[in-house]
Amino acid sequence: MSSHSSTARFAEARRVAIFGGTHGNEMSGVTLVNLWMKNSTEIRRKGVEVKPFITNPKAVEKCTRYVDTDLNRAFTPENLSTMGEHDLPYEVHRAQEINKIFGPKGSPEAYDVIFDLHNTTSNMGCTLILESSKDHFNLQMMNHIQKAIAPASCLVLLNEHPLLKYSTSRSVAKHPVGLEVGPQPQGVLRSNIFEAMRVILKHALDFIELFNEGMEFPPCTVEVFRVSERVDYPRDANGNIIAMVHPNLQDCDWEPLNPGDPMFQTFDGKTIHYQGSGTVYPTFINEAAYYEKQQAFVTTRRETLVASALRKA
Ligand SMILES: CC(=O)N[C@@H](CC(=O)O)C(=O)O
Ligand SMILES: [Zn+2]
Repeated sequence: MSSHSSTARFAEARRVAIFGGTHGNEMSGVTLVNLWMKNSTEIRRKGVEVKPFITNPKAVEKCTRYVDTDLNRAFTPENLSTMGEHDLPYEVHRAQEINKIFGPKGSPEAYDVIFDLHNTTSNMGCTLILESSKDHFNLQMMNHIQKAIAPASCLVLLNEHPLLKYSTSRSVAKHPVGLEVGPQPQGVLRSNIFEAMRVILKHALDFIELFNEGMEFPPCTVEVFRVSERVDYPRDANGNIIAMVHPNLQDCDWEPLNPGDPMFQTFDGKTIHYQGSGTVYPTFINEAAYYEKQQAFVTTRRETLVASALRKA
């Protein structure tokens, strides 16, 4: 094996989309995208087409996460290839339309970058979500954003778990980037969360412009939190929840959780402790949308990835 570092080369990123309303009750993305569809001055960059797009207009209209099924789980090969336009769930049909406009997923014609804007009820702060540890373009983008917003911070959640990874709207692009900012209740706009999201996007678009202009990005390291396990609420035999997130864990996204630490509190006041084998970093703690997904939080492990030097081809 050769050990010399090489430069990753990608074509210019000419087509970029910003998705809002993949979940119709996550108001920062919905509001920003609607704003930018009216006036795109802020998202315009030299040599790039930046398209703001509401992905689930029916869910936005109803201010609900989805109408028939979760759009951010719908971009499976089966869904994208199935026929029978009329009896399909709304979001499956919509996924096919989105795949036609911004994809096809996995093809050379697909959009270069899709930013998908989400809010969480969890106390996660600014989080960028990646789906691959091998996408050096995205890793360099993470590094650029983190340096640009310092001393504010923005963590990177990496979901390439074989079972817990899902088929997102942004996965249609060559370089998918999720942006998750919280805490913000569903259907609510908070100015701090809105502005934080806006700033991240500004730096992300700046990165693309610099890359297209031919800037060379030296090798760097990126700290990521890799999705490890899903943890459900304790339940009775009928599937009813019998405990809440423990007060010591509530709002403590990204803080270390060690074996023996309090994790849940039953309705009669008993503490349930974390039984894992080592330190994990929980996130999406008590996310409202995840009750239906039987998930109280997800555990992650910290890891440092190396991004190779990057320059346009
Ligand atoms: C709270 C929420 O909707 N989170 C997103 C995370 C992501 O975009 O990967 C989701 O579950 O689809
Ligand atoms: Zn969402």
